[in-house]
Amino acid sequence: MSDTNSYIIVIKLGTSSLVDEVTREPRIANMSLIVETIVQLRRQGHKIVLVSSGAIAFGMKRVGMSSKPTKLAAVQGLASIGQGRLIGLFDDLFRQMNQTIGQILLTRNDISDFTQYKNAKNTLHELLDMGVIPIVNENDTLSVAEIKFGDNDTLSAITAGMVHADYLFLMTDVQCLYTDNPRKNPKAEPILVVDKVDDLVVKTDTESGGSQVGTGGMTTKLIAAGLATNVGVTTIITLSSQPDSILSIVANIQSMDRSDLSIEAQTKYIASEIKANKIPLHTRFLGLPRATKIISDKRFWLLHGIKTKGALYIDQLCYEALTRKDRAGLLPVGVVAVEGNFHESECVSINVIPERSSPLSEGLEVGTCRVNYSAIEINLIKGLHSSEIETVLGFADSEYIAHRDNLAFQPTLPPSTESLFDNH
Ligand SMILES: Nc1ncnc2c1ncn2[C@@H]1O[C@H](COP(=O)(O)OP(=O)(O)O)[C@@H](O)[C@H]1O
Ligand SMILES: N[C@@H](CCC(=O)OP(=O)(O)O)C(=O)O
Repeated sequence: MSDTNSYIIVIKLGTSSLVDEVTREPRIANMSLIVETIVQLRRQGHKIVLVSSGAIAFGMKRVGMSSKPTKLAAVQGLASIGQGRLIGLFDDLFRQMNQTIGQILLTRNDISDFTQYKNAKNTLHELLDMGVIPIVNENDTLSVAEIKFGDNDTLSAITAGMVHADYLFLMTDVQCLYTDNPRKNPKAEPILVVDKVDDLVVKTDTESGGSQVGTGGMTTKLIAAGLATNVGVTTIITLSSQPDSILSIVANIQSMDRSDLSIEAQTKYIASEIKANKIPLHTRFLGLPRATKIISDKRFWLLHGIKTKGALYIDQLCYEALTRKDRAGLLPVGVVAVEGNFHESECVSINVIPERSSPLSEGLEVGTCRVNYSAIEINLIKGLHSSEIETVLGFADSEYIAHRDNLAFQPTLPPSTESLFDNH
């Protein structure tokens, strides 16, 4: 988290903001405007991380390909051609304004270990402290399904969590989130303020994705907004062709005192500011209040840095023991069921069912843990006391399935004293 008047801002640019959807030519005027805005924000004392898509589209243009190939190696090759050209163009533009940039290409593999995650975080902070603009993209040339973030909306939200950003701007080719895809439904209504992403009822048109050149459409932006707001990062969807809107939106958010305003009152106020042309149309996803939003790096990494390889089911009583103040580690006796085929040291989701006899379909996913035993081993020892582990497995590396330091729960869950199932 940053000082009072200096913010850490992550700006995500989608492919549709960087290349023309029809000609696939770089949108140089748009990129120049974004560069100018970023330099202006830097000069105001803010720290900016740019998460930029575009490598594959730039590669396609270079080799004269009109549609994205289906063969993975071909996509990887195109990303290798395009990433150099993309970063080269950014460097040319930023250099005009005497601004240094740094390139960071990531796969999930690069942060699969907590020490590596902290290294990535330290590098980002070091670059920011040096006054550099880090430009992040997925390392598409090397990434395959198992180690992919998959889309840059998610990557930008993870980056925002990693650097403890204040704001995440998802800059795209529509002005905001609508009740339906505005390309298909002209009656779609803008949504100005979102308090809880999980409660949203909108159509995001997953089947046809979004623009011709983007990945994931609005669906991945909502996933990213949920992830970022859960760790306190206020997230904004707005039009990339008006990048200077970042300045007015940040100023507007700061001028509002949220504490005593209802969502309705905030929406009314924002609508009036938009109508008066003080700020452009955008969607604002509110971050959790300051008191609840700060989670440790380890917890964020467990929850969002690594892919889960399976699932453990526990009952409500075990969940209470794991989440109370002097919380315990997860013992074999608490585990009701195991799903997936994972190894020791891998991460799995934690799901709570009301009672041990409840069907697994009633399970609510509440967090992630890093396990000390494989799926096969946990299946053998689930429901047993730790003293029985050695007899059953022939060894007992730990009395816990997961040590408490390797357990992480979503920050939005009710306190452990309240039932998770009251509202379900
Ligand atoms: N409910 C919705 N509100 C706004 N846009 C939507 C919605 N559902 C789908 N979309 C589509 O999402 C697109 C933006 O996503 P995408 O093309 O992946 O952009 P980017 O390349 O910026 O990531 C829009 O052009 C729009 O057609
Ligand atoms: N990493 C890929 C972009 C992936 C992606 O999420 O694209 P987009 O939906 O345009 O932000 C690339 O550089 O081409």
